[in-house]
Amino acid sequence: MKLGRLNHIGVATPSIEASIAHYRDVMGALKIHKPFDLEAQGVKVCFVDTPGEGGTFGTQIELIEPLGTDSPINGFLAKNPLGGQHHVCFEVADIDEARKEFEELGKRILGPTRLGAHGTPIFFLHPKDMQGILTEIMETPKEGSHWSN
Ligand SMILES: CC[C@H](C(=O)O)C(=O)SCCNC(=O)CCNC(=O)[C@H](O)C(C)(C)COP(=O)(O)OP(=O)(O)OC[C@H]1O[C@@H](n2cnc3c(N)ncnc32)[C@H](O)[C@@H]1OP(=O)(O)O
Ligand SMILES: [Co+2]
Repeated sequence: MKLGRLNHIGVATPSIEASIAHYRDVMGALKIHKPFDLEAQGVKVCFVDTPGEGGTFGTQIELIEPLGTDSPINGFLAKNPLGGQHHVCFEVADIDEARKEFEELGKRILGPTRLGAHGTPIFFLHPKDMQGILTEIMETPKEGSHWSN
């Protein structure tokens, strides 16, 4: 396994609108993308860009609000009504290879590999097997991947 870029930090929120106001007015975020629904994943999503060195592209805050009664983040928000840090997402070169490696390590993988909010394949690893952190693994976008839409 080769740990790749920290693609985003997932932050659960009861209200993406209120969180957008926070990142815009309190945190001075320069680029907040348009929210969009990701029905297949049971969340509404909004990306907030954070700058890297010298103003380059850093990483993103991924705001997620429950979509529907069976959203996977309903349980988290029931325990954390204000919302909070929900998961981290690291990039890997090849999602299928990564999945196999984590399986061989005996880490519980939550559900199938599927297309995430960036339109690239992702899967999740159970927090109890990952030092208490719900960990999302995402394939670095590449041309012509067999996963492309
Ligand atoms: C994919 C689209 C987008 C993207 O980036 O592309 C996203 O990231 S969408 C993000 C939302 N989707 C998911 O989170 C899918 C994976 N998550 C799950 O399958 C569940 O949330 C799960 C299994 C992690 C937790 O399920 P639930 O909330 O029902 O709680 P449990 O009682 O089953 O939890 C068991 C145990 O884990 C602790 N827990 C739960 N959530 C987290 C968390 N986010 N971080 C750390 N620990 C977590 C929970 O407290 C329980 O521990 P216990 O000691 O037993 O209380
Ligand atoms: Co995510």
